Amino acid sequence: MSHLDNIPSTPGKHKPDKAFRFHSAAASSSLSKLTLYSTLFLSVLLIFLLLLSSPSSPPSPRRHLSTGSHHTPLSLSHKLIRKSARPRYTTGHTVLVTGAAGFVGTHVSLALKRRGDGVLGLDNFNHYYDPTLKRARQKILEKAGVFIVEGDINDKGLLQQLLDAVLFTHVMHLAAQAGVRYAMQNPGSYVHSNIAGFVNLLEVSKLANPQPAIIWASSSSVYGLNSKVPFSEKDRTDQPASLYAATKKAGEEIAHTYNHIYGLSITGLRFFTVYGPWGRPDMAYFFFTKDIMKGKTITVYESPDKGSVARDFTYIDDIVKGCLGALDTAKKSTGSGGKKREPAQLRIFNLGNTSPVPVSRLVSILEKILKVKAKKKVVPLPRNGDVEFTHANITLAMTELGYKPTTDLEAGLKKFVRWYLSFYSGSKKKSSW
Ligand SMILES: O=C(O)[C@H]1O[C@H](OP(=O)(O)OP(=O)(O)OC[C@H]2O[C@@H](n3ccc(=O)[nH]c3=O)[C@H](O)[C@@H]2O)[C@H](O)[C@@H](O)[C@H]1O
Repeated sequence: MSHLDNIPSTPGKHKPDKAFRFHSAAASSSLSKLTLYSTLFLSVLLIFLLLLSSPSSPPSPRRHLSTGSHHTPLSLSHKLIRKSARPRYTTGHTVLVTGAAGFVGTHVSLALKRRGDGVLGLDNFNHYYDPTLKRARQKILEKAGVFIVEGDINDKGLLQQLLDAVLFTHVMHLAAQAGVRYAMQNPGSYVHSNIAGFVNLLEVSKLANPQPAIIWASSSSVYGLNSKVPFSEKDRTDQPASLYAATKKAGEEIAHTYNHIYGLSITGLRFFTVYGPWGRPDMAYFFFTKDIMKGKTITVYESPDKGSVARDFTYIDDIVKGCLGALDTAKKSTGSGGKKREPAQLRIFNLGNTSPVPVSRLVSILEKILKVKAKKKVVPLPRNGDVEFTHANITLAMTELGYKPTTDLEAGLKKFVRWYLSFYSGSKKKSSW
């Protein structure tokens, strides 16, 4: 995978003029000649200075924009950015989607674009999981007219440049370091993306005029060791079981601060184990499929009482509807230029499926769809950040966002497996959306 930063606009190829010769020995060193030479010398000097200060001199770092797929000069990037972000209708939204090449980011970007909103993507295409999958998603987005700027949410200059170039009505912030168990291997990446990156985004957003409304991905993991089921937004979330959960919980508190001080309208969405076509290879349903097909043994966790660990698996299309519902009901931010005028909206919603399924059942559904018996090793749930179960109460999202999940795990996994087989069979053309 080549890392394709764009080329800065070519610096002006200024050749200094030949040295100006002054023949002092000339018998004809008349005053008029001296004046002529002096004038010419000064003119050349002036032109030289003008050229040095002209726009063709090397650009400042703030003018670099990477398109991710090819070298694109700045002027062209700006054109693509504006085109991508332009809504089809005057009533449409203008949305910056961070993490646009990610699983949820791609689905949400497409849904917004298809209904006529303007969408600009931002993604750093990191290598947490196979970036070729992210590039494949990017291609689908490009076909639909969604342009992805390649960059990191920690790059303040880049974010400022994007918010200067386009007046975004909303930011759908889905860029994050995901994965519960990986937090033990690489804790710094969680702090970098989920805390520092989020703060950076809010810092830039608070200064925008008008400020965009922010909708962002929190996580079911914030419920941590909470044992009151189903999990309600009112329940305690101060016992995270993983650093991932702790950074998402920190995000919720940070959101409160920026809402309180700067008037940013912020909506956090607690996603419950989202799965589906074009999903994340680091998630159990995804690598179980791969390993079952290869005849490799899968490790299935069980709780200390020998019960199965369970998840409120939520199908991607339902999550997308929840995200769009959150965006459509988000009120405007109330600040401008870093100053709050009046209290702004601050919300948090569970987006789950309300029917937890044991992991053992997930495995038997996959066995049925794949028509392959899994080789299983059942082990006690290790202390790796995983919690025993999740179960969402979605009453609030139903009432406020019109959220209503409709896909059960079996139906959703069928769609996932169909996509998986076509995507990895080499006939990538078939893996349509
Ligand atoms: O809702 C969330 O907020 C999170 O959802 C997702 O986390 P999880 O719910 O943990 O999903 P996932 O890893 O697929 O494990 C599923 C089940 O398989 C069990 N599991 C896992 C691995 C294994 O080898 N064996 C096993 O039994 C495991 O114990 C678990 O019970 C996102 O990854 C995360 O980014 C975040 O968004």
